[in-house]
This record gives sequence, C-alpha cells and structure tokens, in this order.
Amino acid sequence: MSARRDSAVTTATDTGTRIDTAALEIVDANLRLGDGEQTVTALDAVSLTVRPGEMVAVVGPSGSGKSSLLAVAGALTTPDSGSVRVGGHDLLSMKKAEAARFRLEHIGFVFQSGNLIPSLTAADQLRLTSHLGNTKGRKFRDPIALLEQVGLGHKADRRPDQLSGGERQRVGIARALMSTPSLLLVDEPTAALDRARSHEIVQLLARETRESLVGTVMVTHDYDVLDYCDRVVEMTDGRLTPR
Ligand SMILES: Nc1ncnc2c1ncn2[C@@H]1O[C@H](COP(=O)(O)OP(=O)(O)OP(=O)(O)O)[C@@H](O)[C@H]1O
Repeated sequence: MSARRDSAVTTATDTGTRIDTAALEIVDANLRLGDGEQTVTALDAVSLTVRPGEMVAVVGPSGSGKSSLLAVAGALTTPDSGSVRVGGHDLLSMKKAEAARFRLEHIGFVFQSGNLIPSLTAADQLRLTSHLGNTKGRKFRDPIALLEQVGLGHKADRRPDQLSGGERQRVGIARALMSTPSLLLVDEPTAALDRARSHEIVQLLARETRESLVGTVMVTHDYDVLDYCDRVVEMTDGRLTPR
C-alpha cells in the first residue's frame, strides 16, 4: 500500500513515525445513487479535508447526503468520480479485500447506539477488534487501559444490557479507537441520549480526537453539541458548504 503525502500537517503513521498527512482528504467526489431515471445526486462535487486532531461536524437536512459522505470516507461506497485518501492512502485504488483490511486497521466507526454485540463484555468487544485485525504485527491498544481512558475501567466485565446508553456509547468509542485509526467516522452519537449524556459523549469524542491525533467526522442533528467541534460543515442536496 503506498502512502501519498499531500497536506502539510503532522500525524502518526503505523510505525509511530510522524509524517505530513491529512487524516481525510476528499477531493471533488460525485456520487449518484439509484437506477435509471430514479437516480439522485447524493454527493455533488464534495471536497473535505480533515486534519489529525481535528473534529468536524456535518449537519444538514434528512436526505442531504450525510450518510453518503460517511460511506465514501469509510471505503464502504465508491464515488463515481473524485478522490478519497485516508491517512495518505488512496482508497479508490484498493481492491475490495484490501479496502476491508484497511477499514479495520485505519478507520474507526461509531454508530448511534454503540452497536455492541449483546453477549460480549465491554472488554471483549474491544478484544474482538484486535483479534480480527491482528495481522502483520500491527499493534492494537490495550483494551482495559482504553476503557479506563473513557471512564469505564470498573465496568470492563459488563455486557451491553448491564450498561447505560451513555456507557454503551463510551464502549463503542473505545472500540473504534482500538486500532489507533487515522480517521474516526461518527454517525449521530447522541441520538439515543439525554442532553447531559450527549454533552459528555461529544466532549469525550473531542478529547479523544485531540489526544489520539485522529481526524473525526461527526454527522449530527444535535445543534447543541456543535461548540465542541473545531469546524461545522453543512450538506444541502449533496453539496457541502462551511457553516
Ligand atoms: N441505495 C440507495 N439507492 C437510491 N437512493 C439512495 C440510496 N441511499 C440513499 N439514497 C438517496 O440519496 C440521498 C442521500 O441520502 P443519505 O442517506 O446520504 O442522506 P442523509 O443526509 O444521511 O439522510 P438522513 O439524515 O435521513 O440519514 C437521498 O436522496 C436518499 O434518498
């Protein structure tokens, strides 16, 4: 896998050396979805650069293309044109299996309600990630230390049904950070939480973004938590504009 180094910012690589690379660089991405006459423009000439340690919120009405943006940034959907790089790696040049491996090792996903496996303890949710991704000597973080970092060290042996909504979300965030990803993609992290928990979770995301030097893109409808983000961009009919 070749790393192209474009933007003049500093981040950590797989080997721990520091190089100049954007966490995410999308340039002029276009995506149409659907068949025949029923197609819609999900992404319309979208460009977005996120630096390591920067948290960017994406807001916009339902159907404006926010999920499509996350899918393209996360190597889950290939745009019709444009380029997408994560930590300097060109996603569009990767074959399917290579992209799947890359996702596991370089991109963390956080979903609405944690998306945890019901039968596993908090610690085992994290261990599973390192088990799935542990090839070629890649280093994953210590699950217990990471749970402690998100304030859940004392609940490492609890299953999801023994945790609150906010605690489940913390486990989901810790799990997403296991591989020391370049990019964290977060979809509506506060949708299932009350106001106080929502603030705590987004504060935690902002702190981890800075401390782990990960680039974070957070889709949210929660305008209450935007102050924790470094930048807010808005999607409207597939187009991305600063807000
Ligand atoms: N598989 C698909 N086939 C056809 N059209 C699709 C498909 N997935 C999404 N779309 C359309 O693409 C556009 C962008 O959808 P997307 O899910 O990215 O929006 P969104 O901003 O995330 O919406 P929401 O806030 O409701 O989750 C919408 O018009 C949607 O109806």
